[in-house]
Amino acid sequence: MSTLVIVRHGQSEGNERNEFTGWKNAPLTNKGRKESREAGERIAAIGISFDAAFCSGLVRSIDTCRAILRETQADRLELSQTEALNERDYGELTGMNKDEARDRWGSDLVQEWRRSYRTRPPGGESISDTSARVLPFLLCEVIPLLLRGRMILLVAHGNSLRVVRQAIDRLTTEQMLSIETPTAVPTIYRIGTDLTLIDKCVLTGDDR
Ligand SMILES: O=C(O)[C@H](O)COP(=O)(O)O
Repeated sequence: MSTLVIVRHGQSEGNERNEFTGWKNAPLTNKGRKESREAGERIAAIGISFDAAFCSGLVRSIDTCRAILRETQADRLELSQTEALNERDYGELTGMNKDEARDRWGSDLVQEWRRSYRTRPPGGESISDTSARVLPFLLCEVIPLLLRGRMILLVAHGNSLRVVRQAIDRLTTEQMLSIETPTAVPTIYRIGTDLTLIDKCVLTGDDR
């Protein structure tokens, strides 16, 4: 049996300002750093010790991953950073306040850009584009470790994790588009070496 722990990064300055963050390299806020540490504490409390750790190339993901590895006594583990796990690129919306975007283009069009599968925001990626880079990464880098019974940490972003969760939870596209992953709340998947999902639990803190 293998273990895959997926975590969305802790709160970033972009999240705090309700901005489209995408590929903007927004750092964690103090709250984001605290909830990342607490996520690591909860993972450590159930005795998980990681064999591999993956994160995106964005600092909010890297720093969340490092905080979790510190709390689980795995801070010497080499981080595998990959742009394949980066948040979807929001193009011209990057850095724009979401309410301002709704005022400018209308709520319906902004929602279409945020939560449709194939529609791209101006100059950005669709969720389908994001899937086209996340899935090959999962197949080439993560699945081989799951087949060998490893304990894996994967820290990424709200939209790139949609693709990961669709693959692991076998979600339809509609289900995948509807999930919202809170910041720094670990989901623990126990997976058989035949890749069947054995069980899943979400480590929410008492106050979340
Ligand atoms: O990149 C961002 O702004 C967020 O992480 C995801 O934003 P969304 O939930 O509006 O897609």
